[in-house]
Amino acid sequence: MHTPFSGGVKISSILIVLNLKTYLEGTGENSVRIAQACKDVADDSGIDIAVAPQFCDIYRVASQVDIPVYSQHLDSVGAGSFTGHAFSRCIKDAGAVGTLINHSERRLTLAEIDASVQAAKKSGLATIVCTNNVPTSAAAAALSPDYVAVEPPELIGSGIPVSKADPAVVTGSVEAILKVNPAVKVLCGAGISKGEDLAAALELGSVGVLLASGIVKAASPKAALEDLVSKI
Ligand SMILES: O=C[C@H](O)COP(=O)(O)O
Repeated sequence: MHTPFSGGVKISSILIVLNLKTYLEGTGENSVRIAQACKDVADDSGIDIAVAPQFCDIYRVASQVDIPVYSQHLDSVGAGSFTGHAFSRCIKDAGAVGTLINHSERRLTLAEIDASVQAAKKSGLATIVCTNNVPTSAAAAALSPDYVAVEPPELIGSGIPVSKADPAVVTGSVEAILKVNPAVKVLCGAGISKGEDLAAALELGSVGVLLASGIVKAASPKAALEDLVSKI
């Protein structure tokens, strides 16, 4: 199941990235608990599952659970006179192996996305650039991240899977990215929660999914994760 490393970071044939957003209030132990559920399901299924907690929980999760941890955002600043930024070297030192960039809930300019991809690469972090449609997917691919994750914003948190509601944005992104930079892998997200959603996402040409609410807000995140991988 596992394929070789890219820039020091393992790139799997199928990847599930669980974004915890700010759903878990109060205690980092909740992030650890969900990360452990991801780890258990990854071990049982053989599918790589990564988790993207809040910045302040990266160290706690990475040091307590043997799972790939992604940052939810990263700024392109280097060491210096910058305040309130997510510095790539500190994110890496905290234990992250990669980062989301330009999530729909944390948009950047194209120039900032480019600079963030470069900063992440320089620090040895895998990069997932989020996009909202086919043209932005093509633009993101030109910046050579490891992954582009296409997510129609209107479906995020809706419970309506992109693989059913807007399959063309996934197939269109796959096709456009292949033309621009075939080395870039495609994830899709928004409304994904069930095994049939992941299976459909793979059939559309993506190599995995970026998801959040369907797992994090489930009564049993572990049971929801087990269902997610059940059709593979
Ligand atoms: O980062 C995750 C995406 O925004 C999808 O969120 P969702 O699974 O809650 O729709």
